[in-house]
Formats: sequence, C-alpha cells, structure tokens
Amino acid sequence: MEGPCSPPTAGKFVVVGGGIAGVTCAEQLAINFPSEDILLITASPVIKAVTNFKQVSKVLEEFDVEEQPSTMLENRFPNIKVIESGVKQLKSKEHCILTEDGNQHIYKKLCLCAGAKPKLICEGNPYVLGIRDTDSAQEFQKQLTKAKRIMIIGNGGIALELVYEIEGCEVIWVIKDKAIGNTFFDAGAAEFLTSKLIDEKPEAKIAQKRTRYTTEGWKKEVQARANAGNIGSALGPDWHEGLDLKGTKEFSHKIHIETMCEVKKIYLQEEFRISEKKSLTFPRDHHDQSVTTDKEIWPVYVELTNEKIYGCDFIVSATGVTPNIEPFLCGNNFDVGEDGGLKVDDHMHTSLPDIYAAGDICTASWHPSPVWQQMRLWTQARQMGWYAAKCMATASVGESIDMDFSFELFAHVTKFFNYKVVLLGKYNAQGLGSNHELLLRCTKGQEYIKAVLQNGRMMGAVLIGETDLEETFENLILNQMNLSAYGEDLLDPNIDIEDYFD
Ligand SMILES: Cc1cc2nc3c(=O)[nH]c(=O)nc-3n(C[C@H](O)[C@H](O)[C@H](O)COP(=O)(O)OP(=O)(O)OC[C@H]3O[C@@H](n4cnc5c(N)ncnc54)[C@H](O)[C@@H]3O)c2cc1C
Ligand SMILES: NC(=O)C1=CN([C@@H]2O[C@H](COP(=O)(O)OP(=O)(O)OC[C@H]3O[C@@H](n4cnc5c(N)ncnc54)[C@H](OP(=O)(O)O)[C@@H]3O)[C@@H](O)[C@H]2O)C=CC1
Repeated sequence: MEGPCSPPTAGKFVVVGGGIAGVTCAEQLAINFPSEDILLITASPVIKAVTNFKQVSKVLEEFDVEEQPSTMLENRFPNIKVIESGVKQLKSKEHCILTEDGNQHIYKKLCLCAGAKPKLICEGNPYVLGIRDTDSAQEFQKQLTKAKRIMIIGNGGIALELVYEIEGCEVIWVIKDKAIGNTFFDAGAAEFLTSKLIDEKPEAKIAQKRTRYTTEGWKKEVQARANAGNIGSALGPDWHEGLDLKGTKEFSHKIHIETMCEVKKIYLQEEFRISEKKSLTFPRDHHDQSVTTDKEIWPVYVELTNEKIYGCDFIVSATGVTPNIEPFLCGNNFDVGEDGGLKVDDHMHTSLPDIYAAGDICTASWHPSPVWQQMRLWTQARQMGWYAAKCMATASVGESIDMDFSFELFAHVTKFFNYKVVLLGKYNAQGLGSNHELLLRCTKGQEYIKAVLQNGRMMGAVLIGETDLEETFENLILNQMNLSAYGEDLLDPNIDIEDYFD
C-alpha cells in the first residue's frame, strides 16, 4: 500500500495520539466540523477522555480522566474515526503519514500529540524502571510485591507520590537538591510536607485511600493488547489508587533520603562482587544515627556521587520526561526546543506547514504571559489540545484567533501526601531574580501558604491544605492590583481576605 502520497487537498484533519491532548483536540475538531471525518491515530489500545470537567474559577479547572476503549469516543462523536496503529513515519512535504499497519493517510492539517516517555538515568538496564503508562505502572507494582528495598531517583511529581504511597518496603530516595519536591516546592513547603511523611500514622493513611479504577471487561481485553509493547498514554492524578503498592515487609513507611547527590554507577550483583571491595551503606531512618554495614546480597548496587553505595532490589528512575519525537518524526526538519519538544508558536503551530502540536510532545516557544510557564501536566495537555483544534479550525477557513485565556496564568491543582496543593503563577518565584518578597503562613499539619510578590503585585502562590484562597489569589495575580498597602495583613488568618477584595 505504501506508494507516493496523493496531493494534500484530499486530506483530512488528522490527530496523532490518544492521550488527553490528542483526544481533546479530536473532539474539538469534530464539534467544529460535524460534517467532516476526523482521524485519530494512536498507538495505544485505549484513549484517555476528560470527564466531569469543572471550571473551578477563571483558570483553575478540575476533571477526571478515564481510560476508554476507542469505540466509546467514536460513539460519542460519529465523525471521529480512531485508527489503532502507531505512526511509523511522517512525510511532511507530502502531507502524509505512514502507519505500522501498512496504511498511509493524507492530512490537510495535522496535530501531533504523541506525548513523552520517561527520561531514564540508564537506558536498557533491567533493574531501572520508569513509570509512564498503565503497563509500566503494573510492571512496577509486580516488582514491588517481591521487593524489600528499592531506590527512587528524582525529586519531582512521581517521586513525591511514590515515597508516600509505598508500604512494606524500604525506600532510599536520592535527590539532587537539599529539600524534597524541587519541581513544585521551596524548602519551607518541603519541610512542612516532610513532617507528614515521617510522622503520619499508617492507619490514617489507609483510611484516606479510595479505589478509583474499576475492572470492566473491556479493560482485560485491551490490557492484553497493551502488553504487546505499544506505547500507552501517560498516567495522571490518582494513578496509584488502584494499585496495591506494597513490598514484602510488614512496616508502613521506611524512607531514607540522600540529599544533594546523584547516581554515579550502577552495578549488577556479580559485577559488584567481583570487581569492587567497597563497603555498603545501610540506610537509616531519621532518628537512627548508628553506622552499620549492610550484609545482605542484593540484585543491584548503586554508587552515589557522595561515595555511598546501597544495595536494592530495583531502581525507579523518576527523572522527568523526553518528548516522543523519535523515530517517527525523523527526516522532517522540525525546530526542536532545548528539552527535545517540537517548538510551537502562539497558535500551537510547529515550524512545518500545516503541522500543529499539543501536550507533552511540544515546547511552548511563544512569548508567554509573565505568570505562565509550561509544565508537562494533564491540565496543560487538555488546554493545548483544545486550543490547537481551535487554531486548526480557524486557520482552515483563513481566520485567526487570540491566545486562549488559560495561558494567561499558570494554575495547577494536585495532591501530595494527601494534602490539596494549588500552584499559581510564578509559585517558586521562577525567573523573578532577587527582586521579590515572600509572605508565608504555616500551621503544622494543616496548611502552608506562600505568596510571591514583586513590586507590591502578586506574581505567584503555593497553597497547601484546605486554604480556600485559590480564587482570591488567582484574581490578585490576574488583576495585578498593588498590594503594598496591605503588607502582612494579606495572610493574617484573622482577616477574611475574600471580603477584603470583593
Ligand atoms: C505517573 C504519572 C503521574 C502523573 N500525574 C499527574 C498529575 O497528578 N497531574 C497532572 O496534571 N499531570 C500528571 N502527569 C502528567 C500527565 O499525565 C501528562 O502531562 C499528560 O497526560 C500528557 O498528555 P499527552 O496527551 O500530551 O500525552 P500522553 O498521555 O503520553 O499520550 C500520548 C499518546 O500518543 C500515542 N503515541 C505515542 N507515539 C505514537 C506514535 N508513534 N504513533 C501513534 N500514537 C503514538 C500514545 O499511545 C498515547 O496515546 C502524570 C504523569 C505520569 C507518568
Ligand atoms: N501531581 C502531579 O502534578 C504529578 C505530575 N507528574 C508529571 O509527570 C511527569 C513525569 O514525572 P517525573 O518523572 O517526576 O518528572 P518531574 O519533571 O516532575 O521531575 C523530575 C525530577 O528528576 C530530577 N532529575 C532529572 N534528571 C536527574 C538525574 N539524572 N539524577 C537525579 N535527578 C534527576 C529533576 O531535577 P531537576 O529539576 O533539578 O533537573 C526533578 O527533580 C512530569 O511532567 C510531572 O510534572 C507526575 C506525577 C505527579
């Protein structure tokens, strides 16, 4: 079937990727062009659909994400046709896509939403796992059920979730920084959260757990296909709720944190025994200061840059993601960002004609609002997918639209250590230099509030706990009101700040 592609005029709107970005984009195109066929090409046997979408405030949004068989999407949108096959090659000059099933598809406008993959500290080592999709999460769970001790590398979202969720297994958490959670928090918030990690009673945690995923029949069927090695969509909030993250031991938490270091070398058991005569470090919890040498034989040993060596059952590399552009985009001359993503302009357009990109695969390369930054998150995947569809639709009728409002202010709602966490704008004073001040309010075990101000205007905020301040702070950041006169009253718990600014 693979011959020269036909001219682009014959093409359709084509979207690649069945994650949040791709599905949202396809849905929006289907709504805009009810009489046209929209093609969604995806390597995964399930698609990710946004459900229960709620606009909480101007930019804060909440939604659930459901894995669904692609037929459910086709039923909801009869003009969407899902092709379950990986894209093998893009021929951008010919407006043509070749898929693994041997077919070719001509597009008039294309949106690439192929997501990202874990950026592992060591590729090809069977003891180094990454977590991205249902498949890799289940592999991790399987390994954990046999484990006594694991090592987690990285200090972002996945590491934060894992250290809190894992039970019955020693965890050695290796971070490059002084404090935990550097992608989301400063040292103050990290300290607030660390106490929860160390002090929380196991029963309290178990009571908070809830099951979210069900095991409908179709899931078993698609699981079998997923296990065939296809690339799945990224997991998201509450991904661990349906997994029993328990090792072989009876205790709840046992976490040892190694700060300000990285992995120097990984040895397999045999390599380590033959070539090295180094002494092993035994992990201690925060209260135990004794120095002990580990006598156990482990499948894998990790030497850190602080010279310590730990044995463990396996390593989780929670060290960020790399956009999925290889191999299927090779041979096309895309402009690529420093983080390896496809550069997109303020209309989600890549550097090549008629090709758009959205979600984890892309690198936002427009001049952003002073309080927005790209992070590879679920919400941004949805917003970009939606906006890319709008841009494709207007461009195809020769019009243009203004940038969507959601890119005015960075806003992320999530949960860490069972606390609600809201991040707004330049929540860590990113890029503000030293010309900023911080206002803080913290009640141990209850809430942590930080407002970032520059020249009297609020530029960002971190809200941990049930603070109820998100909407007010969102407004203050958006309207850039001069708050100098209020000083520390802004966070005074005795002042009802909502009334203040109404
Ligand atoms: C463990 C984990 C927890 C997370 N938790 C959160 C969270 O709490 N909050 C949050 O906001 N974000 C979270 N994220 C991030 C969030 O899941 C992603 O940013 C988001 O889902 C990205 O969506 P996407 O559509 O761009 O990519 P993906 O979901 O990765 O989808 C990419 C799609 O492209 C398909 N594909 C790939 N290559 C090809 C090809 N060659 N041909 C055809 N199809 C292809 C894949 O099959 C898939 O369907 C988490 C991520 C992980 C891994
Ligand atoms: N609740 C949420 O919002 C969640 C969001 N996610 C998202 O899923 C994606 C994947 O998560 P995750 O893998 O945790 O990625 P993140 O980008 O969140 O964090 C990666 C972490 O790994 C560190 N790192 C990078 N390279 C190395 C290395 N060689 N050695 C040691 N540390 C390293 C980074 O440090 P540095 O920054 O200094 O390079 C950073 O602390 C992200 O897009 C994340 O935002 C995931 C889980 C939960």
